[in-house]
Amino acid sequence: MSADDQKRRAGEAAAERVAAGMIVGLGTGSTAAWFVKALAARKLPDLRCVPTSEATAELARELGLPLSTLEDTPRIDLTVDGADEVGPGLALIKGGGAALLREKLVWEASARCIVIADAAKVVKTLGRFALPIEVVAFGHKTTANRIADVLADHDIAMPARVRQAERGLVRTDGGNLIYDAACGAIHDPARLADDLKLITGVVEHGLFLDLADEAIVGTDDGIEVLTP
Ligand SMILES: O=C(CO)[C@H](O)[C@H](O)COP(=O)(O)O
Repeated sequence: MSADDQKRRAGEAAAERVAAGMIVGLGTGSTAAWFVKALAARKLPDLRCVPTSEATAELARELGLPLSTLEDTPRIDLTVDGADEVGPGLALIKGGGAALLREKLVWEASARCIVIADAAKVVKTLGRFALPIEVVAFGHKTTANRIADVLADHDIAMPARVRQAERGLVRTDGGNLIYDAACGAIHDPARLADDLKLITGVVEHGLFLDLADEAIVGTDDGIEVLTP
C-alpha cells in the first residue's frame, strides 16, 4: 500500500470524528486534503470550516464546504491536520507545506486537535525531517545567524537554510520566509521551541508540542490511533 493510501485512510477516519454543526479547522498538505475531501463527501449540515492556508481554502471552496475565518469564529471545535513527524507524546514537526503559522494559530484556538499521518511519519526522536522556521523577510540573514547560534547551543552544527522554489525564495501566505533546520535529532524539543521563539525575526517554528489530542495513523492494515 502506498503512503498516499495510508494518508487517505487516516483522513477518512478523521472525517468520521466530525459532527453536524461543528466549527472545524482544516489543515494543510496532502494528508489534510484527504480529510477535506472525505469531510465534504459527508455533507454534514451547519458546518463552518476555518482553513489554515490559501491552498486549503481553495480546495474546500471547490468542494462546497462553508468557510469561515479565525476572526469570525475564534473558537474551533475540532482541527484535523497532517504532520511531517509524529514523535513521542504526540510532539510534532509541522510546516513542510509552509503553513505552520496559520496552522498553529488555528490549532491553539481549537478545543480538540487530531493529527493524521501515514505510518512513516511516526518517529522515536524528532528531527530527521528538517525543522521549518518562519522568519520575517526584513533582515532575514541576521535572523538566520541568530538561529544558527541557538542550533549550535543544541548541538546542531548545520545552519538552517532558506527554502527556495524554482522562481526564488518560498513565501508563506503571510509573506514571510521559511528556514529549514536539518537537526538530525532534537533531544529537548521544549527547550529548542522556547529558544527559537526568543529570537526577534522568528515568527514561528514547526514544533507543535502539547497540542495534539490524538493521532490517526494510516497503515497497510487500517488505522492506528495514538494518544499522548
Ligand atoms: O505542516 C504541514 C503544512 O505546513 C503539513 O501538514 C505537513 O507538511 C504534512 O504534509 P503532507 O500531508 O503533504 O505529508
